[in-house]
Amino acid sequence: MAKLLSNSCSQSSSVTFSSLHNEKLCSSGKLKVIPSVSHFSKWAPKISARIQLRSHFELKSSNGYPLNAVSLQDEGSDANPQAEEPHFPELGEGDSTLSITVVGASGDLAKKKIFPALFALYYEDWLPENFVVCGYSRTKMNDEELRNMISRTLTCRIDKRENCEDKMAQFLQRCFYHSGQYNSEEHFLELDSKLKEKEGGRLSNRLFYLSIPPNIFVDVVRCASTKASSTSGWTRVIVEKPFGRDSESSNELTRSLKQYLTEDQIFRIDHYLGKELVENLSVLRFSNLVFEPLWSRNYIRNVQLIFSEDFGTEGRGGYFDNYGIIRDIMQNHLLQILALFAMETPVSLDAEDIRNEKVKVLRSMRPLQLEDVNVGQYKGHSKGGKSYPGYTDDPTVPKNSITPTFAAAALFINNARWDGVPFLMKAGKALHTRRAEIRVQFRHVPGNLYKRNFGTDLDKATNELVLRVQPDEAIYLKINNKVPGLGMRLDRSDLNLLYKARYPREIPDAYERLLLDAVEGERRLFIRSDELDAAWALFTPLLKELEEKKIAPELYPYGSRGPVGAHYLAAKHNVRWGDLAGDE
Ligand SMILES: NC(=O)C1=CN([C@@H]2O[C@H](COP(=O)(O)OP(=O)(O)OC[C@H]3O[C@@H](n4cnc5c(N)ncnc54)[C@H](OP(=O)(O)O)[C@@H]3O)[C@@H](O)[C@H]2O)C=CC1
Ligand SMILES: O=C1O[C@H](COP(=O)(O)O)[C@@H](O)[C@H](O)[C@H]1O
Repeated sequence: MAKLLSNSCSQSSSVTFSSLHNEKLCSSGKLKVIPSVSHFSKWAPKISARIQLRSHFELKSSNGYPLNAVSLQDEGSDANPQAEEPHFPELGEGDSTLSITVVGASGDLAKKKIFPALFALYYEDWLPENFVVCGYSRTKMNDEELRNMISRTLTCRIDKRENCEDKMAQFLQRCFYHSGQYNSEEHFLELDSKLKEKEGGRLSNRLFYLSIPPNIFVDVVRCASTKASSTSGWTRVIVEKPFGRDSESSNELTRSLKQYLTEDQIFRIDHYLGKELVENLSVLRFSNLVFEPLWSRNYIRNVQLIFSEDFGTEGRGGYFDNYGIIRDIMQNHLLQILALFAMETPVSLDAEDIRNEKVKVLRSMRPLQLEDVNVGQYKGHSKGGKSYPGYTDDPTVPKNSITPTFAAAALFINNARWDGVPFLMKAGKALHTRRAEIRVQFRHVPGNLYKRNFGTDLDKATNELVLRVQPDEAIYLKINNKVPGLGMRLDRSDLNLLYKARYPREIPDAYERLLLDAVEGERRLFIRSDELDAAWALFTPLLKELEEKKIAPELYPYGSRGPVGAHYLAAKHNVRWGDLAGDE
């Protein structure tokens, strides 16, 4: 029997609970033992009683389905933050503890992604039994105010609504807040004392998530590592992008971080690596005999990595203008997918084996040339009586900005497998649709017997494999097929694995997978410093040239399909964008 007590701040009586354990398969493939939900069954009534006082409001699952869950933020007169001390479970003798500190807790990413992901992990029993979450930022807040803030963005999965209210309340009890400056060792020392109090003298593991602007990364790492590291367990730091803005600044960041942390402690996050379909890319390739033999220049004509958003930089113009779409999306998210797509078979699924192969691919690539790039920027547009702002209409963006909000590029890998195959990337904001996908166009069938059934346009008969990362995750293969009937008419149809039909359950958010991996010390989906160097080496000369030559972006209307130049670029390499083919 394990013990569940109120925390040291409170005198409430203890309750006991059974310590049944579940076994779960981790994302790394390992089995792990997880405390059962029933641990909380005796604790829950107390929490339910607290939340009965609170009114209902509508929450949505991450699928957008409404949930009639209870919010702890909607408290009205019950909101006296000092009224009741939080109750933390007392930690079992000898147990280890996990403290997750979200630095920049008051910010957009923390609210939108990190706290909801932590709650989802808690809900699904992926977090260790003894954990606490601490928000840290400069904004003055107390624990209750942080909980109110967090509770606004917590959702339960549509298929897991049972005990949602209780679980939210239990999770929020584990969350507390410390306000401090990012460069103050004294404030981090205070944080350390608070964490120690919660950890109750047990072996402690500490995870810091830097959800802050990059100019304060190093200050925080210095203060956290010198004043708030764990003295008994591990300390890890998740660092958010941008990791510099070119090779030099990235090297400088790595050098500074490594003054305080070892490479093993640094978890550079690229949330696209946590997306379900990106994870599945290696499974598809290496566990199906039908794909891997085709995975080379012998059968693949081109590969397209496409990212588009149907909204602009609204609200993030200040950040975006200093980076642009090439740094924001291509140098990291799309290039990481490319590396996974094109790498050789790793020796094992071990993080270092996979990252070794990714680095090799990146280092085999030709640095980007100006003539292999097209850049664009969205302009204001009116449609159906509604007007959409141009990029430079954003008050935080200089009126004469030439920062690209769209880019298309052709990349090449100079190795035996991929020699001559164009890898086309396209990324843009304020386009006609939101999507992210990988498209693989295969070569024409040699001596195609059915050529005349397709007319002269052989491209229409090309097999194409599409991995739709979002929205509506799917893998489909365009094949040629006989239209049933007495004649001989062919058409192109899809072999379609639509996730929502095959796996009718909500897919975890990328941040859930990545946070869990960081907790488990699984580094496979995080970027190693040599990968980062190789990635910047490909893009830095191009970025410098674009900036030095002040290359003006081609304007495209908000909500359109992007600049025409992207088509010319593709045509130059004998490629047609698959997403604009009309039978997407
Ligand atoms: N938002 C998003 O969708 C994404 C964000 N990222 C990255 O994640 C990190 C956090 O992003 P986001 O939450 O949007 O960032 P925010 O701009 O919301 O900043 C987070 C917090 O940092 C503090 N802060 C902001 N500006 C400064 C400053 N100039 N000096 C000191 N502190 C400051 C604020 O907290 P306080 O004032 O309370 O201290 C703020 O709440 C960034 O590195 C960003 O590039 C990556 C992918 C997507
Ligand atoms: O890293 C970033 O990603 C988001 C897009 O992420 P998604 O998971 O919603 O597809 C993008 O909007 C942002 O500009 C960029 O910094």
